[in-house]
Amino acid sequence: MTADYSYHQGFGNHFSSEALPNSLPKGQNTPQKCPYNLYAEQLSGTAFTVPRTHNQRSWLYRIRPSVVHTPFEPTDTSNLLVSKFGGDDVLITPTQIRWSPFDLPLDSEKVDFVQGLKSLAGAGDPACRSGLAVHIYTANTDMGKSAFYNSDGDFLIVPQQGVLDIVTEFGKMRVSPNEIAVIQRGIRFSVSLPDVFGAHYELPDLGPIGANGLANPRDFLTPKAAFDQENNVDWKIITKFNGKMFTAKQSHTPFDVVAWHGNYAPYKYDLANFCTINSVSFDHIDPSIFTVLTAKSDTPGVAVADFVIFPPRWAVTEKTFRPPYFHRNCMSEFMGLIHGDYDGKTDGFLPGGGSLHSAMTPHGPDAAVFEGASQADLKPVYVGANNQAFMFETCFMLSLTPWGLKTCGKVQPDYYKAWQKLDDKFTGKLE
Ligand SMILES: O=C(O)Cc1cc(O)ccc1O
Ligand SMILES: [Fe+2]
Repeated sequence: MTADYSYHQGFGNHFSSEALPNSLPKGQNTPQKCPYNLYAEQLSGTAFTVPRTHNQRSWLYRIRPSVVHTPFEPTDTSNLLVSKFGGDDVLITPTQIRWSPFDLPLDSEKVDFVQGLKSLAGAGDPACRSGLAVHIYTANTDMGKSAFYNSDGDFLIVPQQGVLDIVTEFGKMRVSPNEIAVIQRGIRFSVSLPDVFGAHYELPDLGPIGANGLANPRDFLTPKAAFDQENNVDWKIITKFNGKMFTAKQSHTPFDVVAWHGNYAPYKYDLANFCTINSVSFDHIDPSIFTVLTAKSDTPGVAVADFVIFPPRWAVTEKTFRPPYFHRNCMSEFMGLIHGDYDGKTDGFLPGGGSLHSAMTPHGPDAAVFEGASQADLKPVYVGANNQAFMFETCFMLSLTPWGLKTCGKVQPDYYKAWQKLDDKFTGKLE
């Protein structure tokens, strides 16, 4: 595979990508013989018959079809990766939860991206194609001759520390903190160091905002075709399938796609390109204005997962309490901090940590933020040039894994104290 990274630009486009001249068949998908004697293989991201506007599939032209491997065997892994959230093995609490930064592996133990995946929370079941899961990854070594694909759903990866070099069947991507990557269901990839079930991420509608703004389509980057040729080399193909890990073996690289075309392909996006929109008069606008990507449910306007950021921006509203308001949301909110601060909290919410405010659970600014912002001189201020918090907002009620609530050891027992100093300031009187 070539050493450099090159990308196609655009969101949801039908790209054509060739690593060798004329390797993509002309005018048809399944010629009797493909150029260079490649094999044609279709990867479907949606059912064949979904409406054209939602249909996603790509055609891959590869040195061998991906079916050339030994039978899948269950993989003996830790039980820290969870995908079914209906049973007694997960924990349920409405309490506000905040996690201190998760531990990185020790230098003495080598942990790759797949070995380092641990589930924190989720809902539903990939078998029924409905739900989502939040996983934390921590890794300090590359995946070597192993490739992973998620049979259960799409991964939206948010690196917080360290660069990810991701080789995929479609080509390679380099993803740094403050960038995100989406690797859809079924696509094989390998991460060097450096899930939603049942839906794919798309750009949100813009409504009255108009034709431009928020994440602009041309800033999404999909790798250009690149391939390796390797025979008689042992490779492992690992998949998370219906919540369990399986491994198959093959004696050649899975990254042998010489050309591809279609609209089902991984991509990355630099959050610094987000065109932020907000009130320039008064009041705190709902955080849906900061939606980068949405994975829609079947109910219009309701997301399986909205991926939302809190980017650097000017705050200019007048006569307004500017930080996030107190609220109880019918949706669940999982948040993290990539770097900097978050304007809703003075301390305790740290890069590499997280928080969960479940459906209908009250939350909002901590007492110190409330005091400060209630007294603040409302000049225009720049909200943290270095700030980048993010949130997955979901209509599902999330359960927690035992690792997420207990064994990770990062849950802050005192989080509730953030609000205890919000005392009675009532200036009226009960007559
Ligand atoms: O709870 C949070 O911090 C996220 C959030 C931010 C905001 O500006 C408004 C609502 C909301 O849930
Ligand atoms: Fe919230």
